[in-house]
Formats: sequence, structure tokens, C-alpha cells
Amino acid sequence: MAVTLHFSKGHGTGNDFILFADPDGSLELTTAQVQVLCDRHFGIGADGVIRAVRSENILPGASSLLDNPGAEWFMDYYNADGSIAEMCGNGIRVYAEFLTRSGLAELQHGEILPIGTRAGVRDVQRSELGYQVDMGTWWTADDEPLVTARSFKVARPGLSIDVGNPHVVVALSDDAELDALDLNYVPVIEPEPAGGANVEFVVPGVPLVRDGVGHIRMRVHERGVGETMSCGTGTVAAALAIRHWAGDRAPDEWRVEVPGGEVLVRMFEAEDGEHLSLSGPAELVFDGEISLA
Ligand SMILES: N[C@@H](CCC[C@H](N)C(=O)O)C(=O)O
Repeated sequence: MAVTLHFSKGHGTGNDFILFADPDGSLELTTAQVQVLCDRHFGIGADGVIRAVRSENILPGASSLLDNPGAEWFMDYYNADGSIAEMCGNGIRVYAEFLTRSGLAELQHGEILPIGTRAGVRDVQRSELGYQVDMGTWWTADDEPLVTARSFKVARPGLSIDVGNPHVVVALSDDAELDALDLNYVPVIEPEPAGGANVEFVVPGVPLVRDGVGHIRMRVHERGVGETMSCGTGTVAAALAIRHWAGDRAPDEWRVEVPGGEVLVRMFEAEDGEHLSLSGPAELVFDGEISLA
């Protein structure tokens, strides 16, 4: 039976999403439906789909992923290929805008909106740039994978960083190399991570630190999508990697420039260790409806 889906289209620094409300959890999409929705020629076109479902109505079993029952809403996130991702740093800001604009949640300046994700609960608040997200803790893997992109003569070492979802960050020599990178070609990671990974290519700013703030340029090849104009979790991983490589004097605040704009990453101490915050814009562009077979 065909289903009519009422959706909003939005983006955060050009990383774009189709969002729809399914408070009762009655409208689970198939992989094929997600693929059609995200197809830029045969569907609406997007890097991912976000289903707004009340936390109490997420799939049986998935509720164990929520470590804080205070999160009324869960971000059910799908990559364009239909695969599920644990977290999306740009998507969660756009999701907060969707929830508040559609009256499903309220968020005044200074208030916090906890949102459930497969990586745990993330606290979102309004900020000067749009929204700020407490991205929680992070960890690096012991192994150093090797990454090969199309133009590389030899594989280069990457840094594996998990910020709720998996990333491998690779440093490039300069802006020209970053601009010339062909990300139609899927970067090869050795050893291949079991669940795949997003790969960020970064160039430190020159100078790296200006007025106490670090500067980075980044392009990304996203797991389950391909090249995107931005990846929020990827910018956080990029800032962590450059700080790691830069050493003791590196700052805790970073501006990360991506093809779709700029976001701000901060590192700060919380009760359970170092957290990261991500601030950036969130825009809803249009609403529509589509019939799904
Ligand atoms: N674009 C997102 C990340 C989306 C999920 C990613 N492709 C994955 O599979 O982990 C972001 O802004 O963080």
C-alpha cells in the first residue's frame, strides 16, 4: 500500500537531510525507500533521512541504546544508501530545528533539549551560530590504519577516532592537494574497519592558530553516502586529530572549514571526561509530500 510521507528538507552547512515526523513509530522505512528518497535524480535527494520518533516508541531492543530516559525524541538516522548510522552532528542540529519549528519540542535560548541517538543522548541548545551540540566523549583506536585515495602514490597513515560513529582522519600537504582530491573514488582503509568508516582529509591552517583559535580545512567521504559538503562528527574528529598531531600547545577551540561552510568545535572537561561541542547552522529549506510505494 502506498504511503504519503510529509517531509521537510533541511541542511547544516550543505549536508542535507529529509526529515519526517513519526511520533508513534509506525512508519519504518525500508532500505529501498530510503535510497529512493535520497536519490538526487529519481527522488527528493539528500545525504540522509531522519525519522522523528518518540523515544518510547523506538524499535524493541533499540531502547537499550538510550541511556537517558529524559530524551523525549529519538533521531532515527539513515545514510543515503539505507544504512543506519549511530550519530550525525549536522543532522542533529537540523533535527532540533525541525522539532521546534513543527511544535514537537520547545527550546528557548539557555535551555537544553536532550535528543536520543544510537550513540547515546546528546544535549542541544541554541547558539549564536544556530545550534550547539554536546557531542559527548570520544576515543581513538590503538592501530594506525593506512588510507589510499586516488591521487596518493603511497598509502598514508590515518588516525581512527570514534565520536559515537567511526572516523579516520588523514593529513594532506596543502590546499591544492585537498582541492584536487577525487572523492568519487572510495578511499581504501587498511585494515578495513568492520563497520566501515567516514574518512576526513584535512589541511591545517597557516598559521594554524589565530587569536587562540585553531583553523582547519576539511573534505570528507562519508560512509554510506560518498563525498558530502560537510560532516559534523567528521569536523569534531578532524579537530581532535589536528590537536593530537600539533601537541601540547594546541588550542581547544577550532574553526573547521568545509565545502558547505564553517563550524566551531570546542573541547571541554565534563564529569565523565573530555567532551566536544559542535556549533553551526541548521536550515529548513522546504516542506513537501511524496508517495512511497
Ligand atoms: N553527516 C553526518 C554523519 C552521518 C553518518 C555517517 N555517514 C556514518 O555512517 O557514520 C554528520 O554530520 O556527522
